[in-house]
Amino acid sequence: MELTIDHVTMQFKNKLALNDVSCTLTSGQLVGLIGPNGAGKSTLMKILATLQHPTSGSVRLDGVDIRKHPSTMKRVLGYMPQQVPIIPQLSAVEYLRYIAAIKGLARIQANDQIKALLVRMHLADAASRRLSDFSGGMQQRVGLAAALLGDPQVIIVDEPSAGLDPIERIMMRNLLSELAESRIVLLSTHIVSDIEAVASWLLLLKSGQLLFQGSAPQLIKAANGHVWEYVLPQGKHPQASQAVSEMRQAADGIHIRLVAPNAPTQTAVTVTPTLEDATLSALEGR
Ligand SMILES: Nc1ncnc2c1ncn2[C@@H]1O[C@H](COP(=O)(O)OP(=O)(O)OP(=O)(O)O)[C@@H](O)[C@H]1O
Repeated sequence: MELTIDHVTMQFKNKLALNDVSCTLTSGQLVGLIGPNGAGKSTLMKILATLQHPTSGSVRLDGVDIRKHPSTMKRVLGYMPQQVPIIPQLSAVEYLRYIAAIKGLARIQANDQIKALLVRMHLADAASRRLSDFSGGMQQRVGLAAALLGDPQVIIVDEPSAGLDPIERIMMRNLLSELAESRIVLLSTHIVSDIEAVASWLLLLKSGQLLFQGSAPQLIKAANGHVWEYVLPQGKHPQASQAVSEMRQAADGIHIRLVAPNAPTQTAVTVTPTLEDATLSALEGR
């Protein structure tokens, strides 16, 4: 499958949420959509999920315009919004049956899938408990199970690791990585380390603009020579305007790591960029 985002712009009253965004996603890719708060990630995802229409531009799934033919997308879509719309008085299994019915799954098929997904999400023991008693991370996992009902071929998940503990986050990203082997998986986050290990393709948004699309090594390569480390004597602080990616207290002073086009001090040495440094470098234009 191929999902083509073609010159998509989204203008809310006085806010340009997406500015002429174009890219193509294909099956077999886990695409990480990264960017700071307000970058336009959720807006782009809602447009792909046919919940919002762009002001201009189009989105095509295998050549079919999803605005003109939303059912083309809805038939194959698993979408998990940032706020999972749970129904607190239902148990996990009741909720998933309800979502399966909305998706038009046959009862036997639905029951089999629900059972497997609850095991996969480490929720089998909590299947009969009311969602109102679930922790944030458990509700998030129910939301992902709901999105995956019907075996969707296009999986769009908005900040899936919000509220998850470290073990759950690893479980979630391993699952999405596995699903991406034969599907389109788009996952948004502002936590770069969440996708570093799994994303084969990155989209970097800032203020509605697609600053970068490519692989993690390409983004890292672009930051080569722009990441510095130096030691500040105790009691001194880096300037607020500097793009500092790390500060670590040590016996000899504060170890500063920052992105900048040129050496910030005479003692600074260049170091190999991480994906987090490279993202900061692209976002700050340094
Ligand atoms: N319905 C709306 N009406 C007006 N402005 C909106 C609407 N939806 C989003 N925006 C604005 O568009 C911009 C992009 O918002 P969006 O929610 O897409 O960002 P995001 O990257 O998902 O942010 P976050 O990481 O905080 O969820 C923001 O400035 C937001 O306030």
